[in-house]
Amino acid sequence: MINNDVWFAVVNPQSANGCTRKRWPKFLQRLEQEGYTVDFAYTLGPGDATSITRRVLHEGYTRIISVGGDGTINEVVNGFFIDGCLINPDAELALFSHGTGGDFVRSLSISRGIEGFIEILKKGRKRTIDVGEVQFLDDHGQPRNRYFLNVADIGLGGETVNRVNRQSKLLGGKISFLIGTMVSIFRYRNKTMRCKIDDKYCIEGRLNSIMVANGRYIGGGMMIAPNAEIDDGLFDVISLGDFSAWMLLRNIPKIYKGEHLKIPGVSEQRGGSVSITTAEKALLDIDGEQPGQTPVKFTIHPKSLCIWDV
Ligand SMILES: Nc1ncnc2c1ncn2[C@@H]1O[C@H](COP(=O)(O)OP(=O)(O)OP(=O)(O)O)[C@@H](O)[C@H]1O
Repeated sequence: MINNDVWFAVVNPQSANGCTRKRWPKFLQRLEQEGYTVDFAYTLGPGDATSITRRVLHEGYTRIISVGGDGTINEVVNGFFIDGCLINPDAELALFSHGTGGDFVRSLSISRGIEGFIEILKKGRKRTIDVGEVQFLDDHGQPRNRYFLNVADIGLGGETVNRVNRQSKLLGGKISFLIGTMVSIFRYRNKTMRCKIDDKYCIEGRLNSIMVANGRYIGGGMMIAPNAEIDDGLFDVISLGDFSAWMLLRNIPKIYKGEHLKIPGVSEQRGGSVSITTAEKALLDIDGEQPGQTPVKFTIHPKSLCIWDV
């Protein structure tokens, strides 16, 4: 029987360009100095954070820490579910943000660094938040599903993430994403999309992308969905119209500040279920990972995951 006070940390040693591997032993020492008992495992590769989380939840751990960036948070959250259900509805997640981008925690105002994380544990404030689910086709055309906390998108974002994840992030999340975005903007061709929100056709035509947001930020700090709330039971659906590369580039500063919603061609809508189909293949991006393509269907699971917040 595992004591409820024991935490289990799922540590991605490769996150933050490999810095997490060097720093984790010191972080663990600090947590132990503060009186916390923390068991942990390093992930061995993509997908491992999901398997580890599932295994330890089945073993009886109820308090999980994700140590890494947005990709690690996403994999850990997926480990909370099996066959469409939470493994343990009483399980809780604490986020030790140690990646390059760290977009999801921006929506929570969680500060970076071990001292900020210890403060969260000491305060002990918990919050139950919405979880998004997306059904999509993988690269072999097989139907898959995945859960997410932050933002998923179809279009330019998928192509950009595909490119950024193949290059080094040594310059930091924001700059790497900016460079990847620039190259993608010039190579990407807008796609004909149809988007249904809560079973009504809402957006149709040639579009750059559609973002389905629970959190507010993508790409190392772009405030793409400035009005999104992580516990309102709804996605914020932001679409970017048939923009040219130059028009997008001109507006990137506005997107970073969340001031893009009034630009003609940008729309903001809300709903709990979102389906997107495209005339040609369009890539899906979920929390900075690129697992597949259209057609996609998003469903929100209101207030279904307990996280530790500031
Ligand atoms: N041992 C490992 N070796 C290589 N890659 C790994 C390993 N463990 C996990 N990964 C992969 O590392 C990728 C990046 O992780 P993560 O997103 O947490 O860090 P990051 O890219 O530094 O942060 P952010 O996404 O916030 O910019 C994930 O896709 C994950 O699947």
